[in-house]
Amino acid sequence: MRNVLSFLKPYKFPAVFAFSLMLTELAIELLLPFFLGKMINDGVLNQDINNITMWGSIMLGLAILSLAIGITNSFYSSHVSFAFGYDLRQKLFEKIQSFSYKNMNQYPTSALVTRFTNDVRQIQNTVFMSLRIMAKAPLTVIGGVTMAFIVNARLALIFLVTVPLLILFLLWIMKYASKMFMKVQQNVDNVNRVMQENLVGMRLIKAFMRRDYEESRFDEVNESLANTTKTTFRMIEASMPVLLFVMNVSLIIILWFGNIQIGTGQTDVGQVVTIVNYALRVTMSISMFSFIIMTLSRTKASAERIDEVFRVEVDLSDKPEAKPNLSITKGKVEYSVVSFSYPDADKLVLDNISFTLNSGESLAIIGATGSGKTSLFQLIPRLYDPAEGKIFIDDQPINTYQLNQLRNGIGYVPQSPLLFTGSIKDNITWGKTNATMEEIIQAAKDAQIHETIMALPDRYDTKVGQKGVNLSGGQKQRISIARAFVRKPKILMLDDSTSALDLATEAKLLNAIKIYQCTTLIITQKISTASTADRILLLDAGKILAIGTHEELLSSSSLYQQIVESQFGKEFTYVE
Ligand SMILES: Nc1ncnc2c1ncn2[C@@H]1O[C@H](COP(=O)(O)OP(=O)(O)OP(=O)(O)O)[C@@H](O)[C@H]1O
Repeated sequence: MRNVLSFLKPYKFPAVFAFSLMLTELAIELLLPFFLGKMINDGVLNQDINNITMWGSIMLGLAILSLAIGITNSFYSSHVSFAFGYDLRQKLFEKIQSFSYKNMNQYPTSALVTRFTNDVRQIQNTVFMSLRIMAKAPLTVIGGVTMAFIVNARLALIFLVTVPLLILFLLWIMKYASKMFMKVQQNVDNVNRVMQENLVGMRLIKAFMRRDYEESRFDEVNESLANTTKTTFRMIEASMPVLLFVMNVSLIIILWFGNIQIGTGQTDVGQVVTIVNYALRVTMSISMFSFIIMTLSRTKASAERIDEVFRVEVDLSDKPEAKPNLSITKGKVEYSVVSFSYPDADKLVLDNISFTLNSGESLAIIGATGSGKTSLFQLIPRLYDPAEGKIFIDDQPINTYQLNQLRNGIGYVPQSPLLFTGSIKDNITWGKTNATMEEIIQAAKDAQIHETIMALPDRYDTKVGQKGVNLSGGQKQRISIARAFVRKPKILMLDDSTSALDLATEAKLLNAIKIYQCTTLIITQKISTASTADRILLLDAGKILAIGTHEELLSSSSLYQQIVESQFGKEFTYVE
């Protein structure tokens, strides 16, 4: 919690100011019952209208002052809490942006979304309330009891019994509430997760007619959330009647003893009214404790969840040997006995991979599904680091590049193209923010998508729905390729990115790549695509089975021959 609250540091002056305003407001509120007692004794009981007017005016003036102070306090408290919330969200976003693939795998997206929204809002609200009412309640208890002792110590003795009793009772509740709120937040994560999966997979759910199944899945997590929330709130709300009971009993005791003391002349009506007033304020403030406890328990749980994200060690960052300003100039790629397994998995996904790809050369990677093609790709932009062996770019170990310099030189088109909400132009310039319109159009032309874009109502300004819902799979693939082209990369990597294209369009696109004179790596399942590359790498269960030109592989690799036969029939193998 301390780590998260350290975000308040830049706002300590307005926070201290708001806090002092709250203290002034509190002091006024504690003086009012005292003056009320005076007014009753000196004015009401003596029927002295001047005295009543004097005390009445003083009390009204103080009430107006208290109002003005309260409004100013709200102003500063909201400034502090919203600025704090803004900073916290910003830093959380930056932290998550720095996450590696491994770090991302640790947290489901929904858990991160809940932290961004619910958890940050919870802490932000607590900061606001702390400066307004939350700190005021315990201070009212302390101040009220002190004032009661000043006015009449014997009558005030009742507070020595009730206040500790109530506080102990509430602390006991808080111990359980904190654990329960952790569970509530986890359940919120689960609801968000199922909801998110449903929204993303809506088409699939409809196509497979899995609505009933999904509804029951949602029902399960929703019910669990409702049940844990209900149990938690019930437990906290159950404290309210206990508080009211103690309040009523203490009022009866004060009035009973007060009456006796008035009879013996030890006190007067004004003092009894003042003590009753303090008793009401003190118990009302203690009754706020259950709300405060509830809020603090939730906030503690939220702060821990956020702190957990801040404490994640980002395992992929610039290495100490990284040289500033070293950038990819030629695009030569070399794998030297590289082995790789995913974090927390024993199985080697890549085993002793070695090959060199000269600048401007193209390499097609083919292999069965799960053979490690994407894994091999992911090591080049350092989305993961190899377990053994080294990768060189332009003859320099990959670790000597700073991550941003390394990735700047690479145009990576992932297996499932991802478009962002915005225009088509925005999505292409995402690859190079300062791209001119000519560069965008050229990239789109080379990616064979320009004509399709021009046929859309708003052309390059056409809005792309979330994740590109209003575009076909092939259109999304080509926009993603244009995004990679626009940055004129030294190394272009296409992960099965032409799978949705017809043969003619694909052939044009592959031809256009040559204009960029970049080193190209293409993962593909199609021999027609692979055979256009300078060389083909045949991957099988993480090992290189063969590497060479199409002709070399045809004559040397029986597996390659089988793949060719499966796609073109037996004739093709012997046509050459
Ligand atoms: N994040 C991950 N964590 C653990 N194992 C993974 C992860 N991603 C992939 N794998 C495993 O690594 C192996 C290789 O996966 P990879 O995605 O590289 O294969 P691929 O050849 O690209 O497959 P496809 O053609 O289906 O895309 C598979 O056995 C897969 O289960």
